[in-house]
Amino acid sequence: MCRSVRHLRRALQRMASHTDDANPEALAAIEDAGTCLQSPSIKDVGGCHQPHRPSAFLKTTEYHQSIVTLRVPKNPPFYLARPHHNILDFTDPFSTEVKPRILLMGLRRSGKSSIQKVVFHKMSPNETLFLESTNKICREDVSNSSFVNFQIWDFPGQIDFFDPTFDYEMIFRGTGALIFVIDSQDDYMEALSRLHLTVTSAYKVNPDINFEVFIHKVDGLSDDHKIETQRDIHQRANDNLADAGLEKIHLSIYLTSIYDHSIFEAFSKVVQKLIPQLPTLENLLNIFISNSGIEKAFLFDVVSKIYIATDSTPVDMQTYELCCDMIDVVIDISCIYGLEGAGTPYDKESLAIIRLNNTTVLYLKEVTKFLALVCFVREESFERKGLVDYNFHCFRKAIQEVFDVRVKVLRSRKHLNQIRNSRLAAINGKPRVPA
Ligand SMILES: Nc1nc2c(ncn2[C@@H]2O[C@H](COP(=O)(O)OP(=O)(O)OP(=O)(O)O)[C@@H](O)[C@H]2O)c(=O)[nH]1
Repeated sequence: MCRSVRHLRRALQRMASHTDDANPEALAAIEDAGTCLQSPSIKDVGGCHQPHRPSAFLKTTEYHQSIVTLRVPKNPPFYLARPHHNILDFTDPFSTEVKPRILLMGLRRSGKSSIQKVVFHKMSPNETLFLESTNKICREDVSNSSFVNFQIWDFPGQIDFFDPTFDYEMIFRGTGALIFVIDSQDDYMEALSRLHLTVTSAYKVNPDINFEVFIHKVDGLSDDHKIETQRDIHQRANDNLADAGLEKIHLSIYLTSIYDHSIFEAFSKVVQKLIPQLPTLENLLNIFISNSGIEKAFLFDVVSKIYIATDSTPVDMQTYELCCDMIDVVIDISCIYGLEGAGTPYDKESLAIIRLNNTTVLYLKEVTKFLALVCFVREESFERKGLVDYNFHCFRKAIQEVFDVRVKVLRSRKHLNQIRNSRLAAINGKPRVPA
């Protein structure tokens, strides 16, 4: 067994420990998928099996002096299309499952609703100027796929933790991440004391919450000012925690703005921490890139442009932005040139190759109805496209296996709950007849 497969096995076991289930069948299947990945040294590249070999390229467009090759899909309506058979459908079959909660908190007009609207509703940043102030808690389900599956709660600016009608214990108990938004263009002293009160109250109820601080609206700051503000806020927030004897609380700090990709990148990191399968997905991506001569690979949620996993090489903002732009180009071109009334902009046929003029190739391929793999490949490595395609096929299969483990765990939990409930009903409802 090669080292990477052993890593994957270990990663899967880690994931299984999160889900209380080490499924030997799925483990074996993942191992198969891992060993299937071919190394670039294999000579038989031309004859390599290509499961989705493009047969008809319908559209060619110029982009950054490069060639975009798109397959325009032929299936009905857009993102909200119902699952097709033979497309991997990762929508959650168990609606009763408790979804992790992400809370958006912060002072009034700090930008909470704008963040939610821009990231999850595709609102253009300028339109947020007309958003009205939120005066009650707004809850929203984000269930794009099994991996991106949570609830967002947008809070009004000023919550009174001491108001008896505000049951903050109940709210914090089911929370996975608390995002506290600070307006960097405003005086942030009040925001800092509010942050402290919020974090300490939440920590007392649920010490497992991830505390995420968005230093927001940084588009209005110079680069030096951004760094200085970040350092100052981090220092003061940590000092306040240390004074309260709570230095063990970790605050993750991000510089964000809705006017660039920083808000998507920050949200990606927040969401990734809530995906128990993350180590497995990362290992799969590592195996995939190292066997295919790929420089960098991202697994994207196409609807929100959140990346749910990437390989272990560092992420730089420009690379991430290019990937987001590529997704937009693919969807836009499909919308404009797809056959009228007969095509979704994104489906299992979706595939795009963009050759940049710096000998880099961008490669996008559908993984599931909502997920896409976007890779950076050197031109010389991309000459072995058959190999990349074949390894992609193995990667896709392995993702399906990871998903299957999750489905099995949920199914068995649901079954156990049913048994437990019917036993309780039998005990409470029907009087026991003495033997
Ligand atoms: N410059 C800049 N302005 C932003 C940014 N994000 C939000 N805004 C603006 O900030 C203002 C307040 O945004 P909201 O989203 O309504 O703020 P909120 O925190 O939800 O406010 P409440 O509902 O009152 O708590 C709006 O005019 C937005 O256009 C950003 O990244 N940069």
